[in-house]
Amino acid sequence: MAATTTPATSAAAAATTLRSNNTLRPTKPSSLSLVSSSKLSSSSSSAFSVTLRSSHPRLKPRFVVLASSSLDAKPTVLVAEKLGQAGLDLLKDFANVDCSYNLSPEELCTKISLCDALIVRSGTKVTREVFESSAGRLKVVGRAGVGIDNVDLAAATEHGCLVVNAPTANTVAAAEHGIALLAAMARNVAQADASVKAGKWQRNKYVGVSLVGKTLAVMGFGKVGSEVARRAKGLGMHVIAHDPYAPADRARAVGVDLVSFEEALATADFISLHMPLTPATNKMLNDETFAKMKKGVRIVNVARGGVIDEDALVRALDAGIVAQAALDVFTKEPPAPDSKLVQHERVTVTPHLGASTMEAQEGVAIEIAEAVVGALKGELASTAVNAPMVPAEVLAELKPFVELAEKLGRLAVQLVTGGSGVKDVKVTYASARAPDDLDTRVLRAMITKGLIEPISSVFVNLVNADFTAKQRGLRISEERVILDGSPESPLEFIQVQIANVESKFASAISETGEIKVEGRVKDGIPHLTKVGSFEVDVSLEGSIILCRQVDQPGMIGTVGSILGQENVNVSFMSVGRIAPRKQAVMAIGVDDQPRKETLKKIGEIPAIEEFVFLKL
Ligand SMILES: NC(=O)C1=CN([C@@H]2O[C@H](COP(=O)(O)OP(=O)(O)OC[C@H]3O[C@@H](n4cnc5c(N)ncnc54)[C@H](O)[C@@H]3O)[C@@H](O)[C@H]2O)C=CC1
Ligand SMILES: O=C(O)C(=O)COP(=O)(O)O
Repeated sequence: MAATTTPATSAAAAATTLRSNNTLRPTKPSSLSLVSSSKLSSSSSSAFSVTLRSSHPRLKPRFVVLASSSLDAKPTVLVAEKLGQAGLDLLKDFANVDCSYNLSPEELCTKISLCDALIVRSGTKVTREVFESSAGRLKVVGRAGVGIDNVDLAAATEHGCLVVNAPTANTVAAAEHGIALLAAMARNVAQADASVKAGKWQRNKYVGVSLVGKTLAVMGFGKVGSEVARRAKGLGMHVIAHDPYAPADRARAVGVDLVSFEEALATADFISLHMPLTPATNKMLNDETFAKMKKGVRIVNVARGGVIDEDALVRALDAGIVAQAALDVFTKEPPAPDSKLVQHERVTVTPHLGASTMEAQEGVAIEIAEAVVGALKGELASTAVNAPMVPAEVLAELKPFVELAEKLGRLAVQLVTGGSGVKDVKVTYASARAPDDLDTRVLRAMITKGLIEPISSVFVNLVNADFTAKQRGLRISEERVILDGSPESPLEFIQVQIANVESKFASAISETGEIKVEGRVKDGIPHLTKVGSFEVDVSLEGSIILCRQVDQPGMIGTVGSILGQENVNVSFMSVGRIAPRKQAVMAIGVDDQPRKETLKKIGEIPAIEEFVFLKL
């Protein structure tokens, strides 16, 4: 008989620590914590593959589950740049709020290890060092605005730290500032103002150009760009837009033609920039592209300084290609006081004021405070930047399957013999729904969490699941099985298979040689329904004892009475067998962890061939 309990160094024991008095102390939160505060291990990386990843076409992704971890004390939120009072009030209702502005990078790194969340605007660089210095405590970075180019997203993701922004509250402010700069530039308002204040009266020098009838090219037809376009049309301009990702119908609805980059450059009298700063847009306007513009073009930038090669702009201004520029943003902020660009007579500048209206700042503060508090509470965040966004209604439907997914991962990995090295995992989702009608990202993240957490000190959440799997060389492939029948439920069953490993419970190995566990949701509760080739049915609550025995009368009673004598409450019991009087696998759900002696007694029952205790 091969009696198998889980030794102290094994998977099950990794999730709990046996104290001398035999009570169990959880070493990790047992909840579905999708945002965590762990420091990642630095194991070597290897390939990660997802052979099938379905998206959800019905609904635009908007929400993401974050965390349900319970925080022992009030969390601390560091507000590193000025934030509207309404936002601060919201934060203070939930957290200790530390408003420390103008921190040096070193001061930020020192403070961050004491903070659960950080709120910044565009003036703070949230670098990899910041995440490293947080030593795993930082759970959320809130960007009180749109552009997240000042946050190292890769580092945030690697550290399981969620990044949220406030993408809507300053849209109108930025668009209005773009229009303000456009008009001010065309009529030399800033230069004329300075001249009058200097005691001059230069009416001939400051003759401007009209906007009406001129062609404005809006580069980046997103939220701000489309608001600028709408307003410019109201001024009688002919508006075209370039945006490789914007839907043509959105442009048509505003009465704007989407054109190629080349056409925009060649035909525009005015160019207004509204794309994010990305590797693709970095220095998008440069010597080469200035050369393709209409002579005398006028440029407005309220997006990001980095989208223009600033030295090239000075050259284009001096060469007369660009007649004027109006800039709210700069590659380096603040720019050097003697910057040729800033000092240029035909350049109008503002100190990154696009979002700076009373209304926008109040709105942004509320938007970001709600997102950060929500994330810390483990609620849905509508503005996650580095985690999959899944619609709330989809998540609600998937909730029991999310739990099932994590538990199947936990069970499967605990069945592996220590030292086998888990590398190849195949997940099968069986559903009567159309192949694209299932968003598996959350499920995959939770299976990954289940697979990794019991055997390591790493906390896995929705933010860092794929990264952590890749880092650990865990290849998770996904497969869809399309079933006939009613597609009412999103899923019929989930199957997790681990290949190329040995099992401490030989019956868990399927005919094809993998450890296999399969589960379903019944009445909203996850159930284990298959182990290896054996059909079982046990609800996935508490813990599970799996026994393989010779199918004979009295087995349920014998095991049940041993557990009863030891005061271990049995929640569920089921037996799956190959054939009558042959081998059977009994799955027993228990509320409490039996003592070692109790497990030993079960193992000593003559008909029992092997057994394993698994902690959920
Ligand atoms: N000056 C300020 O204070 C403010 C600046 N901003 C900046 O304005 C920019 C736009 O913000 P939103 O409209 O809210 O963002 P958004 O995400 O709604 O729009 C950006 C648009 O740029 C497009 N785009 C991406 N790559 C492109 C490319 N290579 N060429 C052309 N278009 C491209 C995208 O498809 C998208 O439609 C951001 O950089 C943001 O940081 C936003 C608010 C205030
Ligand atoms: O929202 C944005 O992208 C902005 O550029 C606004 O920046 P700010 O919050 O004013 O520093």
